[in-house]
Amino acid sequence: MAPFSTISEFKTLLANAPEADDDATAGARRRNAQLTKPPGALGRLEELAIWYAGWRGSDSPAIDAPQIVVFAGNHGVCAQGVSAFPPEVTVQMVANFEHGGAAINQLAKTFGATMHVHALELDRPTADFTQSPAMSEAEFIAALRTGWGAVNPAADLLVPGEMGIGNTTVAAAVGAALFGGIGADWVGRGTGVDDAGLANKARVVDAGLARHASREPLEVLRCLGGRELAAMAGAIAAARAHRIPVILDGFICTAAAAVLEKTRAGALDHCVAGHLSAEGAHGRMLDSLDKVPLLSLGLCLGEGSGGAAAIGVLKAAVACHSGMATFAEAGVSDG
Ligand SMILES: O=C(O)c1ccc[n+]([C@@H]2O[C@H](COP(=O)([O-])O)[C@@H](O)[C@H]2O)c1
Ligand SMILES: Cc1cc2nc[nH]c2cc1C
Repeated sequence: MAPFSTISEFKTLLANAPEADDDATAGARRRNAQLTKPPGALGRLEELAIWYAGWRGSDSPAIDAPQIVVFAGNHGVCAQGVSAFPPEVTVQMVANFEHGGAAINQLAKTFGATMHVHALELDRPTADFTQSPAMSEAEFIAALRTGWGAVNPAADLLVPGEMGIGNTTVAAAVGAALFGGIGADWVGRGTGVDDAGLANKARVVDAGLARHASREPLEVLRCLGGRELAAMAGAIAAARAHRIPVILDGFICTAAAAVLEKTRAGALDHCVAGHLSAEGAHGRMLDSLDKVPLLSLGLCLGEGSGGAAAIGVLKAAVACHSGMATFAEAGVSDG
């Protein structure tokens, strides 16, 4: 399914990834200037619609087939006591997703998106990154390939989500390795650890940073990341290959995405940040990626929930852009 079976082939795909269609972008910009509103009156919705139009290659696109994919993984680093919840919650929540009982199921329904969950070897957690690399190269490639293969080429919007007890520690380690700083700069409360838990998370991240010297981004993801992060990275790369725009979710999703941007500048040009997570370091990570979140609702759930909530904003932008009358069509005098 996935057109790569080595890291170097994956890097080649990133290097050769398609760009937005300049003609469609220019056409959408011209159309936007003719719509029945004062110039700029739809604010950021206007830029969003033009961005979306460029990636879809149409000056008046529609969003008819949004896809949400939730990847679930378990983490050896949970042995270090980094979460307020036990690791078995990951598989329990996968069952909840499959039965339609989670927040993301309701958001998918609300915004007319399909939702699938991919559980990634939950009974075989990654290795504890304070002791050894989280994944072997084969495990890492398998997770990247699962993510790539999960994307429906016929989708017109992708929201990657995740579920994985312990993965805020993992994302903090990836963030620190990619962007610099120490554990304390990148850890947050996750599912609700107390002050001692927060200090422990910082210590665990520092131990991971000390053990794994490589700062090569894909090596950072293999050694300090997790299967669901690798799968999200694979899915975001696949979306780019299919010219499917992506709405990023919170801290963990953004950490996975950041690996791609650090591997190849511009790799996230087809992505918009759905929201600002309550996880403290998310804002800094988004700033480093030059991404301004669409929403800021204090969410720290994961599952793709913040990205899914932002589907409504993007749908609104595209509906206005493609559905509004022009001044000429409506017989309204322009300024
Ligand atoms: O997306 C976020 O920004 C986010 C922030 C805090 C927690 N989470 C979710 O909570 C879980 C990880 O929290 P923790 O405390 O176990 O590291 C994982 O399943 C994530 O989906 C997600
Ligand atoms: C209950 C629960 C639901 C979640 N969804 C995403 N991460 C989660 C973590 C917990 C603990």
